[in-house]
Amino acid sequence: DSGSVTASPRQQDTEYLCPVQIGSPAQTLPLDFDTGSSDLWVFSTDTPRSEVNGQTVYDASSSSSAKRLSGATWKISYGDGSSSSGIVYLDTVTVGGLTVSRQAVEAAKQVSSSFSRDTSSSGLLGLAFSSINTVSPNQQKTFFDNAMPHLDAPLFTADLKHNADGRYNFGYIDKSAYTGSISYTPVDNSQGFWGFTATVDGTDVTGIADTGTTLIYLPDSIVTSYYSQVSGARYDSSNAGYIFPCGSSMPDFSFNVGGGGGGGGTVTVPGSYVNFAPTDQTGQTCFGGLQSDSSIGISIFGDIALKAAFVVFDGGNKQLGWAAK
Ligand SMILES: Cc1c(C=O)c(-c2nnc3c4c(C[n+]5cc6c(C)n(C)c(C)c6c(Cl)n5)n(C)c(C)c4cnn23)c(C)n1C
Repeated sequence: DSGSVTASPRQQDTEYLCPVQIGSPAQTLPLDFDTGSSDLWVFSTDTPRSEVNGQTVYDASSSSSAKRLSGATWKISYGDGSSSSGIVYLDTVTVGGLTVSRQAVEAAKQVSSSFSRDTSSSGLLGLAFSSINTVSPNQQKTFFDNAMPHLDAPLFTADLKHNADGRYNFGYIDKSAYTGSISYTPVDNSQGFWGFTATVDGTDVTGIADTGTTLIYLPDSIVTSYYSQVSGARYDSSNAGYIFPCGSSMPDFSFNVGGGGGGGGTVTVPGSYVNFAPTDQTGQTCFGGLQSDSSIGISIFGDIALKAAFVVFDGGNKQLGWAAK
């Protein structure tokens, strides 16, 4: 089996949403595919009306294939402080033509305000490792874990784009989607994430490949030295990050993966991607797409980095592949 689904950017690439079919007859919900978490949760008819703000909701009662997973609950919180929780159904889930029957679909009974405000997203589809799924008392598998045994190859690829539709493919590598060769590097999934080590300016950086995080968060030393090249750039405590004049031309940001003998491959994030967004309506000052990881405790290669590459999430061989495009 295989699957292929479009990933559409929202709000200046802050997130990417994919249409997912749930239940019988199919209910299509736009979900944020997140390689940094492992719960598939949705706005539902169980979500209080006061917390639903235009989102499409899942109605288990109108799906003939839905079965309540009795006694199961879930509760999750994310790096930006957002959170959600609820109950669990098993139902049929289809992504880009790839179907998993009896997928745990986590229906929200509570969502925090940033989810209510995000009117275009009906929830998240976790693609990290099932070891960090939050369903209790019996942990549930991710869509990818359930699909893997049926896939032509035990992998999925992420091809996110700047201000344009990209694609997630499951079970195969589309050779027309990248240029040059794919450089592979081992994955450390001990924390449940797609952890890997890259080299930035000769310094090894261990972080995670996280499609659910908008920006790049790296060690202070690397971030400080990057912004030292931008006149007028400074750390601004009120914005809790590096800002600079919006007219600045930003240097490209490169990192190497799969260093080893063959020299590995270099991913180059265009400077224009690092000029993330204005901090206010005047458009004078802009917020950087590269920020420090010092308040996080882990380095994160988020969408700003991922959309500069074609990335292979290889669950069979526990490796990450990176290619230019
Ligand atoms: C340690 C960490 C993160 C780890 O992940 C993180 C982060 N970075 N983007 C996101 C997230 C997103 C992506 N996301 C970010 C957005 C921002 C910055 N803005 C202004 C909007 C409107 C956003 C939307 Cl709609 N979507 N989503 C949907 C969720 C649930 C996120 C959770 N955390 N998160 C932050 C800000 N930090 C400090």
